[in-house]
Amino acid sequence: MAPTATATAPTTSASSGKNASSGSTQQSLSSFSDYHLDYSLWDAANPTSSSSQQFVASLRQAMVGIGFFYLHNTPLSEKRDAMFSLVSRFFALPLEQRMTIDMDQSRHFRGYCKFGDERTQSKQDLRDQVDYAPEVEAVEDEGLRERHPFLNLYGPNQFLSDEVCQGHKETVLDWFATAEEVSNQLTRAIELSLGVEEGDLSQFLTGETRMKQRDDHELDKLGPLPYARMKTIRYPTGDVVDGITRLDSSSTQGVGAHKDSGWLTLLAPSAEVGGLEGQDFSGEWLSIPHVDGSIVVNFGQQVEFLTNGIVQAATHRVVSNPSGKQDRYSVAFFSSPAMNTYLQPLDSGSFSKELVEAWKKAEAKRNAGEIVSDVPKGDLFAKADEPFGWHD
Ligand SMILES: O=C(O)CCC(=O)C(=O)O
Ligand SMILES: [Fe+2]
Repeated sequence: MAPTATATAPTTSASSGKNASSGSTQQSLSSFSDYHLDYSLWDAANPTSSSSQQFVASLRQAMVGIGFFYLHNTPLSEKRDAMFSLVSRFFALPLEQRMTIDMDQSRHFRGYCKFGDERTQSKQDLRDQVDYAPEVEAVEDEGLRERHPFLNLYGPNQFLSDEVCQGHKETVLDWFATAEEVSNQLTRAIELSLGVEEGDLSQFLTGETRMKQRDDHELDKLGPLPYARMKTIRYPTGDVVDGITRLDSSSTQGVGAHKDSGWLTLLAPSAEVGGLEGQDFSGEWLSIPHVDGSIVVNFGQQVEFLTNGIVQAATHRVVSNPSGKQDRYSVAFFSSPAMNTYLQPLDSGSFSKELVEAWKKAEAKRNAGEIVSDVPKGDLFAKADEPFGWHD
């Protein structure tokens, strides 16, 4: 019988987080064993095997933590060298060549976004990047796109030719598909950790079951519209980047404090240059360096929403060092609810006894259950009466 859980979302207060530069030595997430998970334990063909259950138990522990964990032994690790070779070759190209796939020419929001064009919390982010999403055909029906503007997100990516940047399309699409599969497997493992039925959570990711709730038959005809995004990112050094002068030469904001808006983020951070930081529940910023053989995973805001705050979306940022010796690169894959799905939080009453106990223990360790975060709570939660794609 399902235990009765009374777990509800803890309160969150926004405050200016404490910083390592204020004196104390910065702690590293890599030093906490609870935040290291071994994906090779997960047997996709047999989620109830003892090895899979071991994985599920370690995931449950991470799920009541600060929203980040290291995931060791995924198939992404063996693709890492090819991916980082591609990323450094891409950003070494002259700006004019990178601009041939400028995002401004894609109504699907794919392609290159040059240095300084992006902002977080109204401040310039010191990075440039390429955005990708599923390689699909565009929706041509203009009326349908007007009724459901999120359909503009569907379409092809922009890639450089092999002559200009060898393996661009192949390497990115291979990483994308592999990351998507890991995200799907993790979602199944999260269902087991929560103790809910198979599909209770993944239905929002696949869009299989929740789309036929409104009366636009043309939209229904498109079927489920799963979605994900991926970015290859550079945090460059130097006062002038591609001829663009930094607005604020003293700024170190690679990307400002934020919570990812979607489902799970699978991140491959630079091995050479640090800068990724996650905020713990007391507001302290921890460094999250790359650990060989792993990727970094964090929970996005829709997982927090669907689990009633049992799982917290990770507050994080990248601190840049413009006067450093080397540019920093990272590769981020963001899984997302399907665009035409309607999100509806799970019933906390159906969560497993183990999960509720783990959550209560974790909560008791916090300062009176209160979570300090530099980002307001739920600033990107989807609305219940709109399909996910509508939310901005
Ligand atoms: O570059 C990184 O390490 C993190 C990037 C990130 O948090 C984001 O793009 O949402
Ligand atoms: Fe992020």
